[in-house]
Amino acid sequence: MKPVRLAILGLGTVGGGALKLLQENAAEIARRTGRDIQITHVGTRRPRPDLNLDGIAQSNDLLSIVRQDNVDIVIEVIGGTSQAHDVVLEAIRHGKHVVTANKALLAEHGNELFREAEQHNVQIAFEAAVAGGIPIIKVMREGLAANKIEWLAGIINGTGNFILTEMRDKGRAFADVLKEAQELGYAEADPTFDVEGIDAAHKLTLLASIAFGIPLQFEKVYTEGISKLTAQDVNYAEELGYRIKHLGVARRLAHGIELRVHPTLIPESRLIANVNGVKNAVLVQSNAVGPTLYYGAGAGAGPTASAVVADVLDLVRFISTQNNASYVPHLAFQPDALADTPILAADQMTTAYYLRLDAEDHPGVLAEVTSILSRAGINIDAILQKPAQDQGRVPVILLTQPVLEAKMNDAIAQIEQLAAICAPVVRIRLETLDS
Ligand SMILES: NC(=O)c1ccc[n+]([C@@H]2O[C@H](COP(=O)([O-])OP(=O)(O)OC[C@H]3O[C@@H](n4cnc5c(N)ncnc54)[C@H](O)[C@@H]3O)[C@@H](O)[C@H]2O)c1
Ligand SMILES: N[C@@H](CCO)C(=O)O
Ligand code: NA
Repeated sequence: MKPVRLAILGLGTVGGGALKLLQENAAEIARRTGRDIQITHVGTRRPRPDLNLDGIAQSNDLLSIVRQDNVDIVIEVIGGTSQAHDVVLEAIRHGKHVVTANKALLAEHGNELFREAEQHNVQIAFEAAVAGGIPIIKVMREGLAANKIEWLAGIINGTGNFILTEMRDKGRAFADVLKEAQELGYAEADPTFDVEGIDAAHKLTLLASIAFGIPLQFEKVYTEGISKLTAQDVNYAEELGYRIKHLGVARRLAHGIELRVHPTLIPESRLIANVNGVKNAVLVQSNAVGPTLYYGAGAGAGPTASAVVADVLDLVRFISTQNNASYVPHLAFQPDALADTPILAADQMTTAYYLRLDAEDHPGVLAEVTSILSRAGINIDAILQKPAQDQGRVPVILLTQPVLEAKMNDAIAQIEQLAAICAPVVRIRLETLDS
């Protein structure tokens, strides 16, 4: 049989990593697929003398590459949503299968691209787009296919988790750790995507669709990043027995679906609370198997290449059998069976909260605060009052039970009106992640 031919578009962290891995593990890969794999083209703007590109055509004309006859699979690892969109669409229209690590592209244009791929009988594989080297897409699309998935919660941005870990464990400054994450190849081209939760929201969009069988709806994800977290809140959370992690949460409720990305207090005894550095983890609650947890490197050349190359192998098998009917649909459910379940607005979501109040130190303040919460029907789980600080002001920390966000917004507005409350209330969501 003739070899399966690949074009790799973009020779950065992921593209370079995928090329090296395909070359290094070629013999082992051939034993798995029974087919030779040949890289015929790379799309690159710069020479990469550190890579072995012998016999591979190099060009920066990506559209021309994807139109070539001697290309069966296009690996898109240039990133972004503009040129990547045009190139992937062109590849599909020329009958090429696509492997991509680009969660931004799929979260924002996946509905269109998957539809187009289905019309042209080609596949778009995207394991590398979520949680790097963890095979979470395979797990959700195939391994858990017998289940009704109830919710999932994940640490799905490696850069963010690396920053939070280094700041907590070593007291390093935010900007300094971010710079290191960039040097290590973890960060997005625009690192605000990592620190403001946008990258996690892209990934959550994909996970939610393959969990619940809904169209991709990135614009409806409630998104908060880690840039406003303070060491003070991390420390108070720890005193109360919690770790703060940046989580993506997708939860199916009777009246709609919660899609949210935000810093979250998690009980320190949970495995996921102890996932550190560039590692990611995804906890999935399903109705037959119960909770399952997936852990591994969420970013970096090797782990991401592992996912890209695994997708290539899947597509090689697909090409070898040409059995379209046996392939799992892009979003795991039949395209005509996607549900139009509403995505809940932020104020219709329900979570527990950590609240930090900056209060004047005199009798009765706490009573006023607790009476506002009690009138709103919000139960308090724990209170921590710290010794007076500057100008006699005391930090008061409250942990609440789960409450509708609209109610919490109302209660916080009333608390902020109190004369003895000196600054806006800090709020961080809390998840016990009970199954
Ligand atoms: N780095 C990671 O750990 C990681 C993990 C998972 C997914 N991803 C995703 O993978 C994709 C690539 O990320 P990366 O970290 O490898 O980025 P990168 O910046 O290291 O690599 C992108 C490469 O593409 C090249 N490129 C861009 N436009 C081009 C063009 N028109 N022609 C030729 N070359 C072009 C750039 O010059 C660069 O070398 C992104 O979508 C990213 O979100 C990255
Ligand atoms: N910038 C991303 C890359 C992996 O998707 C992260 O740090 O998780
Ligand atoms: Na993955």
